[in-house]
Amino acid sequence: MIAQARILQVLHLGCAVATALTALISFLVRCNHEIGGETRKAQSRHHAILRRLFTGALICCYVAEAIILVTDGDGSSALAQARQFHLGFLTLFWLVLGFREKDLSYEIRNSATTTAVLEAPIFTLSFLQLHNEPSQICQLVVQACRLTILVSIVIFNCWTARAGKKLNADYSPLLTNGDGRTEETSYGTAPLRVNAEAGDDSDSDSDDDYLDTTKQFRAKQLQAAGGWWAYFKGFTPLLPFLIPRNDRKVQICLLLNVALLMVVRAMNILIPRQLGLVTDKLIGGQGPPYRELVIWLLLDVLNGSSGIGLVQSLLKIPIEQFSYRQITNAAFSHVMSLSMDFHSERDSAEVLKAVEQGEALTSLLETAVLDVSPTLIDLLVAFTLLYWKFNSNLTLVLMMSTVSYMSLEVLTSTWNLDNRREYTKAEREETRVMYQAVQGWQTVTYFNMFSFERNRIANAVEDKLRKERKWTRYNAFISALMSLTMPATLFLLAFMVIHEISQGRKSPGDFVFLVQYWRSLIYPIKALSFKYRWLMSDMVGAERLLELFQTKPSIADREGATELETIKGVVEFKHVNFAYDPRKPTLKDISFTARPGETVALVGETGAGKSSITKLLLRFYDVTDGRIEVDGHDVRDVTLTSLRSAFGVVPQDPLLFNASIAENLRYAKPEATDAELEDACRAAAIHAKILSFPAGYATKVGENGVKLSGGEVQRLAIARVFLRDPRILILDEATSAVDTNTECEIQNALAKLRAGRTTFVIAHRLSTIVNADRIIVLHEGSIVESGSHQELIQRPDGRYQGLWSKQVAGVKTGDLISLES
Ligand SMILES: Nc1ncnc2c1ncn2[C@@H]1O[C@H](COP(=O)(O)OP(=O)(O)OP(=O)(O)O)[C@@H](O)[C@H]1O
Repeated sequence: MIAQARILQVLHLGCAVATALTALISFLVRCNHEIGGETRKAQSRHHAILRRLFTGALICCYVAEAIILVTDGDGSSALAQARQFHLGFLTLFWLVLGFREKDLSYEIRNSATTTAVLEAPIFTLSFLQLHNEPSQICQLVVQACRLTILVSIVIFNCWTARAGKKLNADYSPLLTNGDGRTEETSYGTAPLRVNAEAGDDSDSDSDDDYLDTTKQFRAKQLQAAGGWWAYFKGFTPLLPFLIPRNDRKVQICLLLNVALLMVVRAMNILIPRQLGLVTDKLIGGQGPPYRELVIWLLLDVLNGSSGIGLVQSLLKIPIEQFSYRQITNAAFSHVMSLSMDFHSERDSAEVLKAVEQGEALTSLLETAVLDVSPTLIDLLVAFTLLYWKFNSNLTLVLMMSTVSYMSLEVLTSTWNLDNRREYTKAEREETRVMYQAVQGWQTVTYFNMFSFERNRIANAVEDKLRKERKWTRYNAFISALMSLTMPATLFLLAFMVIHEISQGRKSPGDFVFLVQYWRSLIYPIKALSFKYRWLMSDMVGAERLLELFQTKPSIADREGATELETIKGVVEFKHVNFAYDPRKPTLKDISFTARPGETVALVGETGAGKSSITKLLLRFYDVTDGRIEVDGHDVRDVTLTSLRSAFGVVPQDPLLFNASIAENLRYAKPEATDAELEDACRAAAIHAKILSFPAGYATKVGENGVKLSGGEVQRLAIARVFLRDPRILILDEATSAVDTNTECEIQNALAKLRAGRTTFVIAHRLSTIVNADRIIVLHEGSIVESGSHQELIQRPDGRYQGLWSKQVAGVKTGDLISLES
């Protein structure tokens, strides 16, 4: 019997709390649907009247049972108190929820379901305890009616929701496809690609576009997949970097930290209890409570930053570092794995800043495991303790204030999210402007644009500060608003305990306990709301990183791609068509074969498509149509690594790292010996020059090789290719920056290097390719002529012949164009 009464008591309390929580969660979910662009459906008058009728009937049932309870006379037992709480709370609850103008059918349906589920066992247990007393029979009848009404409310709201959905489907928005799905199927996937396909040539890499795109993504995502839950779920790709699945050390630190959290929880109760004991002993005149005071001191010190707090801080270090390491390494690898279309569209400074901003998420694991879950436990303990030590009214006050505090926090944080997003964007812009100016220092100097750049940076800094101020100011107001609720709650609780003491039901020690315990009680509530606010900010910061993670490389290894083993070097283009933009073809029906050891020169006016052919060879892009084969393997069927290691490239503008000459050379072959480096440099006609530098091979080349001349940079790039010793060479204007003598030396060296290797040469100066086995002349993306130098210059009115004549004429008129002797 006592057990049944206990269960009933728990059910009564649980029913009220669970209903309130369900309503709160449903409200938040709905709220965020609205932020995501979904509006609450207008409710018909007919439905609104019915809804109010149902609610009215339900409230009548609660009031009726409350009257029965009061007339019954047994108001002091724990069960009666729990019933009072249940009935009082739910009457208020349904009054607030059921008569609002706003359509709250979603919240009502969910809350009614929870209430019905918990009231059903209350009814069953009450029925089992039936003694044929009139009050009991009345109570059961009322409870049965209430259950019926609750079930009707659920059914009614389900039906109205379905009717609403049908209406929505009939008027599906333009954003959605016929089947109701939005056009973007996944959050953050290559928006540029979508735009390109849609024929939209807007410059999507601008930050304004980003902000709009992110907002649109968020809105569509929220609309398509179910509110903030979908938004949070969108971050799941980042979870593997935050969860230490295989890291034993981090797992152990996490476990120990959780265990210590439990100890702290126990301490949070023991310390105020100890102070309560001290007070009671003092008031009770049982002598000075020195022993109790010393125990309190020990407990307090043990619980503070010099005890458990210190161990916790030390244990947190590996946890924080784990996430940072994971996210940073993964973001770097991912960005580096993205294809050329991504890198040519995006600003590198902005991408780096996005990675940096995303690192804020590294505290997610710590926040979730070590902050949020323990504070939830703290709250549950607090509710139980207050109920056990005082009474249900105190618990109710605490619950209500927690719920209001958290609801307020969630809503106010949401208001500030866009400000945070603006601030994050301004931060990236500031980095971008600064990076551009520093990187382009030479250009800035040539044009004497220092004051222009200073203004630009000053504007970017000011803009960032303005947005930061707005966000921080809002945050301060939110905190102020939140802080108001807490003293009010303490006042109410203290008021109620004092009342209990004045009635002789509680001792002054209980008051001391409450005041002391308040510290430990307020902390989890405040921490929870604070963490929530920062978590939301961190997630906004990480949106761009998430977008990066979700951008898949457009060029990647196909499943089952094979390794390109040792190759002979046959390269074949078969009816290749290619376009960077579908509206403008770049290469049209390109077909040719380069046999091992052959040198194929690509010639044509600027923009004809020469470099594009080499980019396709290296698979920076995939052909739109046709195929490219290396030794009979389609380049799309072999791994990117093995394909690219078959090539050696001397680009138009070689990039050197700000390191020594030797280090730059070893980039091509890390294990190369000094002798190998020297051989390669001799072959590239740069060895003697390097030895003439004071530091020789240890000379630092400066950023992008600014401390070297153009010809030296180019010869170092050639030396790197010698070191790499590839089967296929791509020389893009490889000798454009050298004088005639050096050019001759390089040409001789290249002739040696070319032996037995397939070589593609792109040259504007035709003198450098007169010995090529085949010259392919391109015009507007098509091959217009092909043959040897001799064959081509003999074609009257041929395009090559025309180019050749112009260059020869250029030399005759004193132009700097050089011809091979
Ligand atoms: N990443 C890109 N995105 C869009 N269009 C591009 C891109 N790269 C090149 N193009 C365009 O493709 C065409 C061919 O360019 P490509 O660089 O292949 O010409 P090229 O013959 O090598 O010219 P140059 O001799 O001046 O280097 C040009 O019209 C160019 O504007």
